[in-house]
Amino acid sequence: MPAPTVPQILHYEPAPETTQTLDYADLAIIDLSKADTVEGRAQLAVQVRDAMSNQGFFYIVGHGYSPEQMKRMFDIADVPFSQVSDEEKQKYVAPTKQTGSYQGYKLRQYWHIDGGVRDQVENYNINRDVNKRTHPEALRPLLPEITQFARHSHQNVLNPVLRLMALGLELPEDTLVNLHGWDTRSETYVRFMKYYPRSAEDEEKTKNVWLKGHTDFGTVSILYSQPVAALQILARDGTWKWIKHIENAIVVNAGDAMEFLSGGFYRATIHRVVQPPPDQRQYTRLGIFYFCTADDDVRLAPLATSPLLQRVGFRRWFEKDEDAPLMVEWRKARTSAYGQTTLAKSTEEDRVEEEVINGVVVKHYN
Ligand SMILES: O=C(O)CCC(=O)C(=O)O
Ligand SMILES: [Fe+2]
Repeated sequence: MPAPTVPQILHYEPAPETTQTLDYADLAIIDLSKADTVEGRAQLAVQVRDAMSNQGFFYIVGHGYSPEQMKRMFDIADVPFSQVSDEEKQKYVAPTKQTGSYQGYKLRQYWHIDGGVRDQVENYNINRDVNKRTHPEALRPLLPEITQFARHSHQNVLNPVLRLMALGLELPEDTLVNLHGWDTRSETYVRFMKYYPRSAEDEEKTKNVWLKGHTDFGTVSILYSQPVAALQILARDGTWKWIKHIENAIVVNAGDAMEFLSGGFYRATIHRVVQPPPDQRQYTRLGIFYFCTADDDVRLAPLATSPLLQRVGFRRWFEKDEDAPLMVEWRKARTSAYGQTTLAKSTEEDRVEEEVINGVVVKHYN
């Protein structure tokens, strides 16, 4: 039998790596190829626990996708942006504000960044069940590969990370995996994201911030590393540190839902996107993500049976567990508000703006 062929598409050539020395965050590198044995998982669980309760970000290597497979995925990721006409894009815009669902395009200029400036980033979001919606024509022949990639992200990256995080809380290792089904209802999805260079005027008005400091609202965010430096995390000492590109690695961080479930133990670290260093400024920045939420019906109350949390103590955002929001409520409220609401200046912190969602104060950082 001849080898199965994949559809031919244009190659996306990413920017070369920056030659500039940046103030990088020093993050742990977790080798998932060691997660196959009980002892390996026990070791990695300690590393993940330290990383998640300190920086809140870490790298993954050894996830089982080759550099060639990742290159092909980046070529696929560019298709919804470069191979679909503006007119066709309009037909697939996500009904975000009306429904709180994020599936489809977010076109440029939808979010308000600062000082009247709107964003220059296009997203195309695809639920892991690619048949939930229809897609632009150019993407249709690529859906089998996108499904395969979503499955890989779920089974070979998300689930192993969730097992390590459960072990870190001294819970049965499938505790968090059981809240993140593949066939269940949730908005765990693949995102392709393309940032375009901005005008000097927009850069000035926003002080070079492309996406304001924020926490992600789901449980785990999986970000396939790409060469354009722009992502920064807010370190404990209050300074912004750059995330360094590692070829074929993945950057992982926790979101609000994980912070709620872990009673504040696994931190939803604030991060932002800024203008790249001068030698990368004329390039577009193409990203691939797997954004994960718990199943829609999961109540975001602390996993209080964790022996670790019982020892070290934990935070409750809601006095009674039944008052904590369901995952579906939290994600819809955060998604429809993002970049659309008028934020109030924080009364306590100068560079912070706030909004209240489901009774919880959500902060945005400048
Ligand atoms: O583009 C990036 O590197 C990060 C984007 C991000 O933080 C987000 O979309 O939530
Ligand atoms: Fe984010």
